[in-house]
Amino acid sequence: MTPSPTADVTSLPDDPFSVANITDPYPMLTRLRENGPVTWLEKYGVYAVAGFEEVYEVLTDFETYCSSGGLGPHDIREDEGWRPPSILESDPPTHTVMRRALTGVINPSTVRALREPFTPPAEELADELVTRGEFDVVKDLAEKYPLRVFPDAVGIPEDGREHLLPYGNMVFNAFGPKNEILDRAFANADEHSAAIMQNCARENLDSTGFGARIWDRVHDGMLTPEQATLLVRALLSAGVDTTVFGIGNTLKCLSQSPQAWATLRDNPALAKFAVDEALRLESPFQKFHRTTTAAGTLGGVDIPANSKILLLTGAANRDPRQWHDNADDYDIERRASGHVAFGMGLHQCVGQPIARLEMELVLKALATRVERIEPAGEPVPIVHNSLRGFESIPVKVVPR
Ligand SMILES: O=C(O)c1ccc(-c2ccccn2)cc1
Repeated sequence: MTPSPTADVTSLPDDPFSVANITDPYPMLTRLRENGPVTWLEKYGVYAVAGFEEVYEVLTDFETYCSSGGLGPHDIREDEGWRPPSILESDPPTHTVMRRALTGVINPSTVRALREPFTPPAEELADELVTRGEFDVVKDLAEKYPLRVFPDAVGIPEDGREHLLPYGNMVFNAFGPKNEILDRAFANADEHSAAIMQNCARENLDSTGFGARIWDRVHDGMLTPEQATLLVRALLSAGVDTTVFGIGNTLKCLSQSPQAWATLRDNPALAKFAVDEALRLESPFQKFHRTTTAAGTLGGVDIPANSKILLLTGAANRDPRQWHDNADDYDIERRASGHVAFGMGLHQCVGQPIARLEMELVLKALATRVERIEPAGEPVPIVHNSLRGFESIPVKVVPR
């Protein structure tokens, strides 16, 4: 049970998991950042951290702020979680061998080989959408492209792929409190979980994919079959929703900034910078928790052991003390690398090179075909406990 706050921490009534604050998070995040390094949230019994410096400190000090308590507000060690803990909910030494196995399979050199198979689907989708002239970035592109390329890269069967997005929705909503949002995500939990776990079995994985490469580590004794199963599950949990939101959020920012699109169109090599600035400004992975392993202080505030820390990465990535010149503006010229949209430290996103490749290819396929892109209606935010993204982003494009 999370201990009550020490005297010197201030409280705010803000609820980061309310529909209003999920729909429009940034005013609340600014209040939390300006309130001080740590804010006690009475409703959830957690210490909210919104400044870049403090979020960075928590992410890089995995001994004081551990992951084995789970990424939600409730300590998963107190009772059976909804599924066996994964690499994400582990600390060294358990974490070490799984991370080593995963980075042996997914790394910049193995991902370079994906550029060739990942390119045609991006170009085909771009051709189709530019011809249409008006489309929904989310439904017609962001949700389609990752599902065209990523499941094949993992090597799962064709059938059952309709469970990937709903399963990812469960995984990421489970990083928030038990609320209506989470209950909706878990409506058909057993069906989605069974389908996903079926695809983690060695016999169902294509011999050329990342899944089979993970199982190779069982044959050489590095991993147990249970660890291999959960690592394939990790790829299927993490590899779709986040890139769907990454693609959607990037195009949302670009569609709202004609100058940025013109700059990218005239120099598609800037795709990486356009992506990093969008991930900074509209971080798909907005918030999650760590658990303190000992009493300590953060930003001068005393925090008891076994406390849940709510990391607001979406707020940290807009901290004016870290991002000068209008941190809330989309500026493709800003060198935004160093943001915490992919996490930082021990658990920094293993899938980062894959996600970056997907977003780069989609942007380049559009930048070489589209003269102008503009909104064709208001983007509709998704109501989600931990991810920032949109149900729909209607746009109009003019071909080059
Ligand atoms: O091991 C798992 O199941 C798992 C691993 C990683 C994630 C994740 C979280 C945030 C951003 C990207 N990936 C989710 C689940």
